[in-house]
Formats: sequence, C-alpha cells, structure tokens
Amino acid sequence: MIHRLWEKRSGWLWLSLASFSTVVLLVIYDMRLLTPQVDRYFSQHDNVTGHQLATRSRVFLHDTLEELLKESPSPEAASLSLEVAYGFLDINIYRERYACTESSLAVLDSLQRQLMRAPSAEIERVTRSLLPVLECLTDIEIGQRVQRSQTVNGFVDKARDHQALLFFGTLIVYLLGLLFWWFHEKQRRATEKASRESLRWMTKALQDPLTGVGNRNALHQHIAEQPDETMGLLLIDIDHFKPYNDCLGHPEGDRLLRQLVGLIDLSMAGEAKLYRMGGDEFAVLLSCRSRDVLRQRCVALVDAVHRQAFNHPSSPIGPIVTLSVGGVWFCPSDMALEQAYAAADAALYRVKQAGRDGWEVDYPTTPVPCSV
Ligand SMILES: Nc1nc2c(ncn2[C@@H]2O[C@H](COP(=O)(O)OP(=O)(O)OP(=O)(O)O)[C@@H](O)[C@H]2O)c(=O)[nH]1
Repeated sequence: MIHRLWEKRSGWLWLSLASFSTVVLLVIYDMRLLTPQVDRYFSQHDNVTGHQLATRSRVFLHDTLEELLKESPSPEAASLSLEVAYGFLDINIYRERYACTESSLAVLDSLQRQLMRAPSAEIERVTRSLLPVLECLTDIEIGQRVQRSQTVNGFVDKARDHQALLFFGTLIVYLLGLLFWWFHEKQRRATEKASRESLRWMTKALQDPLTGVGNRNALHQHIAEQPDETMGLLLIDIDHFKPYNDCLGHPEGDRLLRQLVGLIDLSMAGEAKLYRMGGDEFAVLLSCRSRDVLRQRCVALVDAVHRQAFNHPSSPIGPIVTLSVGGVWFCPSDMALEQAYAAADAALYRVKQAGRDGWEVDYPTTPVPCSV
C-alpha cells in the first residue's frame, strides 16, 4: 500500500511533505514549549520568590532599628523583628558560603537576649553591634547576586545555542524540503513529457497522415474495443481514381481524398469512425443496431457524392467522381475482422463488377448480429 502510494505520488513529493511537516513541528516546538520556558525563567528574576532571604533579613533588621530609634520603642516589636531577621539569615547555604554568617547570627542571638533583659538601656549599643551584621548581609547579597548572574549567563548561553541549533536545523530541513519538491517537479514534468510524447507517437501510429483519419491499425483497435457491439463495416473505393490522378495530377488527387473524407463523415451523420485503408480505399465503422441504418447510410453516401459532383474529366462511366461501396453487418465477437473485411470486400467487388457507382451490403445469417 505504502509502496504503491510512493510510486503513485513520487518519493520526492513524500520527502518534501515530510520535510515541511518537520519544519512546522519545529516552529510549534519553539513557539509553544521553548520560548515560554525561557520567558518563565526570566520572569522569576524580580518577583517575590526571587528575592534573596538576606535582603528580607535586612528589611527586618531595619524594622528593628526603626523600632529602637523611636521615642518610646517597643522592645517586644524590636525583638520580634530581630527574631525574624535571624530566621532569614539562619540558612545552611549562607553558613557554608559566607564566614560572616555564624558570627552575625551570634550577634543577633546575643542582642535578642540583651533586649529581653534590659530593653531601653541598650539601644545605642544594639544599634552599633548591628553594623557588622548589615555588612555581612551586604556581602551575602552581593555574593548571591554574582552567583545568580553566573547561573543566568550560563542559561542564556545554553538557550542561545539551543535557539541557534533550532534555527539552523529548521532552515536546513526547509531547504531540503524545497530541494525534494524541486526533484519532484522535475520528475513530474519529465513523466508528463514522456506521456505526451508516447501519446503523440501512439496517435501518429494510428493516423493516416494525408487525411488525418485513422489507419488500418486504428480500425483493428477500435473493433477490439467493442466486441459486443453490432457493427456495420463499409469499404469505400473511388471509381477510376487512377485516370483521375493521371489527368489532374497527384496533388489534385490528394485534395479529392481529403474532400471525400469530409463528405463521408457528413453522410454518416458524424456517428461513424473513418479509416483510410490505403490508396483510394476507405473504411467506415459504425455502431448499427438495425440493418436499415446501414442501408440508409450507403444510400446517403452515394447520393451525397452525386450531389457534390466532383469533376472527373477522364472517367469512363461519367463526368463526375463516383464511389463503390461494399459493406457487412456483423458482431465482432462472432465474426473476426478478417472475415468481416473479406465479406465487405466481396460485396465491393460485386459492385465494381456490376459497373461501379453503387453499394451492396452483406447481411450474414450466421452468425446472427449481437445485441439486436
Ligand atoms: N493522389 C493520390 N493517389 C494515390 C494515393 N495512393 C494511391 N494512389 C493512387 O490511387 C490509384 C488507385 O487505383 P486503383 O484502385 O488501382 O484503380 P482505379 O483507377 O481506382 O480503378 P477502380 O478502383 O477499379 O475503379 C493509383 O493510381 C494510385 O497511384 C495517394 O496518396 N494520393
């Protein structure tokens, strides 16, 4: 099934469609998955959860100081802020990376205890002892920011590489798609050209070049195509064509042949197929359900030639061109073309013998014509 589709639609077309589909998938991947992920990463940069804990600790230390610097400070509120500030600083990562953390925590712890013991007396000392803690927090903030910048830069580099890879990958697949499409078009055009050429040769092989009607091969082919159709086969021969040629010349003879083709076609009401069997002999094949039809066509043809009255200056039987017609009514499945042809030819011979300018049709009783 796939093999047949491949041959019918050409492999190149499938390859190019696959390439274009891949391009679409890559673009969707970039738009729906990759870009939103990068955006999400960077949008965290300044939101609440992205803030450093050290910064929050600093905020609460400021609150403690503000409280202590008030005219009537509340030791409880200051102590609470200090406790929260302690909590935000008491982080394993800070302890591991920043040496000042431990000492700052110790300072906060001792301040906390002092505040509980002598709330108002110690304000100035408390304020001063907080300075190294604030310095430590600044170190942590800067250190963490540097760390974060390095991580972000790493991510940006990776994302840029990924995007570049994706872009060039998409571009290459797209170009491959175009290339496959071009191969497909080339192949399609070559196939079309070959079909046209072979059709032209086939038509030529079945055509008479002088008159444009079918030749003997075409007659064989058309009969083979309609084996169950009752047919009438007429053989038409120009009477005394040799003296016509001798007197008026071959070009004039050719012209007469072409004119007669038009006339025969008209007499058959455009329903028959015409063939030139060679020289001045034509054949007519018509689908013919009743013998009367065949008779009527013969009468019409002979009359039409009389009415047309082509001048024949050297005919022994009269001043105009006349035809002799011999025919047979037959069914191709019962009677071979050779047999039918022989019967029509015999009828034609009898007309010639009887003095020409007439017609005769053979109606064989056996075999009986088909589908009547
Ligand atoms: N102009 C022209 N003449 C052709 C062509 N092919 C054959 N002929 C001539 O057609 C003539 C056929 O003559 P015949 O059928 O033998 O005899 P006829 O003179 O027609 O006499 P009957 O058929 O007995 O009436 C010959 O002179 C051929 O040279 C052709 O393509 N063009």
